Amino acid sequence: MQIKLIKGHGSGNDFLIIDEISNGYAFTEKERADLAKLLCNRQSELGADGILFVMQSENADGRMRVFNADGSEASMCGNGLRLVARYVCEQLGRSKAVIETMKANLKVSKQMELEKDIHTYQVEISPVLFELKALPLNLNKPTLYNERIEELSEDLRFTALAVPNPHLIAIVETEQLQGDLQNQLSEKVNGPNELFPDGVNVSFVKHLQPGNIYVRTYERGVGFTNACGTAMSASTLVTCLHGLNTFEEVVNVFNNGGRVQCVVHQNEGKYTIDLIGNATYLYNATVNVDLEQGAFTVSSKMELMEQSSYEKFQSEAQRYLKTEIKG
Ligand SMILES: N[C@H](CCC[C@H](N)C(=O)O)C(=O)O
Repeated sequence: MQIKLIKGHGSGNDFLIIDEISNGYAFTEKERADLAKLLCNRQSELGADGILFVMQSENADGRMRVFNADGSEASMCGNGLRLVARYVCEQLGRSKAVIETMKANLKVSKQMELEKDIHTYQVEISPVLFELKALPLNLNKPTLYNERIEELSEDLRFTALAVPNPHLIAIVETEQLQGDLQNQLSEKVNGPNELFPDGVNVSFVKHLQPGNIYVRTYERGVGFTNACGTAMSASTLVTCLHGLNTFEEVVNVFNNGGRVQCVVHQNEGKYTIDLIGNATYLYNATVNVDLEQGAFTVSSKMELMEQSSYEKFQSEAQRYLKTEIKG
């Protein structure tokens, strides 16, 4: 089968965008999972953290389904939603839209560029759930807020929440960012385990200065990525709950792929988070896929000239990080 796609990234978290609406694709569930495993393979001519399928919606401007590189489907993807927001807004010729996701219809909008020539979008991250059954996390307590999980670590304290994909977040110091600690415990909770039967995205968060944090995430179904939008959003909320940042104010979230901004809103005990960041296209491509054989070829690939602007932006973020996180 021949498939047209766009390769893009949000803060270096890269995806293949496949528009099922305009191209008239009608993949089966198995085909979507198999396409993710095949086309996201970093040993192949493409490679990505996941695939974003853009589909028709009955009650929104479009629908996003996100499949991780291992073929698993996630309920939400913050960096990916910015790419889908750009795609749908440009298709409709509008600067705002509503995108249906697995658990909610979310508002998206084009924003003033973070830096020159960087397409910038804002997406809503919601719902935010703290009940452990929403992840799920099997512990005999209703929530986990800044507490130890002795099976994982003697001294780290974790907060668990779903936005609505599952996140386990620890606020750490620089020395805990060094070494293999995050990798070890992430592999444990994303393999066969009692605690997280569906796995979980694991983030280490370093508070840099008021209004500035650093987030590094091991993503369920992928591994370490440059950035995870839902994780950065959830981490910002956790730092607000800890009193390190302020609700309703912009927080700069630095990551290995650059920087995004998050604003946490709260009313009547409910939270929503605005995630603002780049939606950068890298190339258009057409691939010929043989899923039976588990093989594909790239029949055309056209580079889009946006990445150089983003790399300038990313290097500025990296320079700041180097001054804050030594070693
Ligand atoms: N790995 C995540 C899905 C992708 C989320 C991430 N890429 C983001 O930007 O939010 C999960 O399985 O829940």
